Amino acid sequence: MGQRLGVNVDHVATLRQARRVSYPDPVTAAALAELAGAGQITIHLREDRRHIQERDLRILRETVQTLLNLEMAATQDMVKIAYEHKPDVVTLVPERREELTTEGGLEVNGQKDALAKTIKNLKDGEITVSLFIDPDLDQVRASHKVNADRIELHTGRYCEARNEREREREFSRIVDAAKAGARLGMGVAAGHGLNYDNVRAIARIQEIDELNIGHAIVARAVLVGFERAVREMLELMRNPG
Ligand SMILES: CC(=O)[C@@H](O)[C@H](O)COP(=O)(O)O
Ligand SMILES: NCC(=O)COP(=O)(O)O
Repeated sequence: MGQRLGVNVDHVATLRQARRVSYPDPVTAAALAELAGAGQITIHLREDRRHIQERDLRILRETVQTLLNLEMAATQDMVKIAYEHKPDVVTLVPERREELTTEGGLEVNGQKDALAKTIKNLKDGEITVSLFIDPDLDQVRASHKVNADRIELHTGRYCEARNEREREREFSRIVDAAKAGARLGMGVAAGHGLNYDNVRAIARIQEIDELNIGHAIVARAVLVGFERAVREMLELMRNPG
């Protein structure tokens, strides 16, 4: 089986929240994404609820047919919510209220004891735990030390590279981190900022078994429809050249 596509439906909810109405519904988008071949639905329940609401999580838990991946901060409040709704996967991500979007990866190295407790708590609840980290070997090793099941490599710097040299450097970091994570027996995902132009190189990395992509798919879906936007992304992942 090839790489799983996790479709992040946060920004369908961004459009809904712009007018505080009931549409477009990320639950509908998730169903369309799965019909188009997505292997996972990803949502980020932020502390400031700028887009995804707990209502979305509750209903998606009932309707998602593939895997439900809840991105969340590593706080006790969020652990309680995860226990209540039992997503298949929790991805722990850093959060700063004033950030436009996720900026860096989780600082695992600097908070190993606290993270190890949170991860154990979630795993005791039969929830798979992934850590959203920068493609940094120290962070990969620290993720293994705190018993994470998976890591998700932050591809933001690769996606935002200002020139080819910078892009190649960031790409090499991702390759090295993916290999290190796989060698340590962790599942390796990647995400943030991936789009129809930059995804193929990442999709060619054998050690990466999952890509989580949201903003670019939702942006294209506004123009061509959700199912087509997902199918076009899957086509690029399955034929990365
Ligand atoms: C962790 C990550 O890179 C994204 O999945 C995250 O959801 C970005 O935050 P927004 O969706 O709020 O942009
Ligand atoms: N973890 C990355 C994700 O879920 C989607 O990020 P983006 O494609 O919206 O930047």
